[in-house]
Amino acid sequence: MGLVRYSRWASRLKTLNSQYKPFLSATSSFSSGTTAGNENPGRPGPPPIQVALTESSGRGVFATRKIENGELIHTAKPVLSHPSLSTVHRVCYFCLRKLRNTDTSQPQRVSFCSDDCKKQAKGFYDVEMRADWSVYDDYCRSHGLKYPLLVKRLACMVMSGAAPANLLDILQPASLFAEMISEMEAGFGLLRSTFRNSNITDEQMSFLTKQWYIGILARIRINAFRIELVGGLYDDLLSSAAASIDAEAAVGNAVYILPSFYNHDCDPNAHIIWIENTDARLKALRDVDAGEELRICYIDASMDHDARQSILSQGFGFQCSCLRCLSGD
Ligand SMILES: C[S@@+](CC[C@H](N)C(=O)[O-])C[C@H]1O[C@@H](n2cnc3c(N)ncnc32)[C@H](O)[C@@H]1O
Repeated sequence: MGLVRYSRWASRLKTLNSQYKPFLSATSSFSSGTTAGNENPGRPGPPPIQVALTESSGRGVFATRKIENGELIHTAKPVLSHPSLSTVHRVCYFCLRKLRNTDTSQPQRVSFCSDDCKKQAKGFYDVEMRADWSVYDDYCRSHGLKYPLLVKRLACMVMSGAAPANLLDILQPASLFAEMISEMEAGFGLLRSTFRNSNITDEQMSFLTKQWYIGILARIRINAFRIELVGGLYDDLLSSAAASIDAEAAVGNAVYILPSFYNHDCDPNAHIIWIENTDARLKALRDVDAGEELRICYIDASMDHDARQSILSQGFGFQCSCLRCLSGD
């Protein structure tokens, strides 16, 4: 496949980086999984990948050299994350690491696993603490919605100057149906009224338009990752086994920039995993040749053909035509 370098992507990322260096260097960096061939082993080299246009799936991620089965391709930190409402008092409010000791005397308070997470959370937490989120959280809980929590966090980050309002513009937005938009409008109204009731001024909220809110949700919808930790506390082994039966294994959701460019395949050659917090690892599932596209599986690959097609079409808006789907498996 002839690769077209996606230079618009690269220059956009460069602009974001130079405009917003402190934020990007703190929370959105990626690093190579290997130092092989790197003249300075103290500093990881760039990951062995490039983002380029595919023939039929928009942008995708391609190997720039042979990558071996099991190799760590790169790591990534989220630009945005939020715990699930059901786990919010059991995980770090910043990195979603499971907490060893939860403060049962103050069940309403959120906690951080370290001073570093507490410091990084200042980018949203100082603004968030000024408002009463009970109505907004109830709206999310009663409608089974998780993504408005990510929008709320991004809005707080923008207000405190920790992120630009266009942080997610680089990501592909989902196509939305009319009924999705009207549900989003309800969330938008609640978010604005929550901020207004906490004396946030119209000037501070100037970016928070209906169009912004819907645009962010449209991007989060197809780019957010559901975070399931595979490591963590030894004591959690049994509870996570029980949780996966209850479909409660996720500790939250997060948005990354580079991992969002990976396209889907029902028989993927790469996967993304989280060991103990939102730090993501992209790993090869088999040997990958230089120039080959790296694809991850967005869904549970054990589902049958029709179930996979239906989820991908309703959730992500595309018909999967990977080799596995074409073979009818
Ligand atoms: C997370 S984004 C992946 C990056 C995206 N291609 C881009 O240009 O930003 C997911 C979107 O990519 C496209 N996509 C991903 N995998 C695909 C596939 N197997 N077939 C067709 N389109 C795919 C769909 O438009 C999907 O909604």
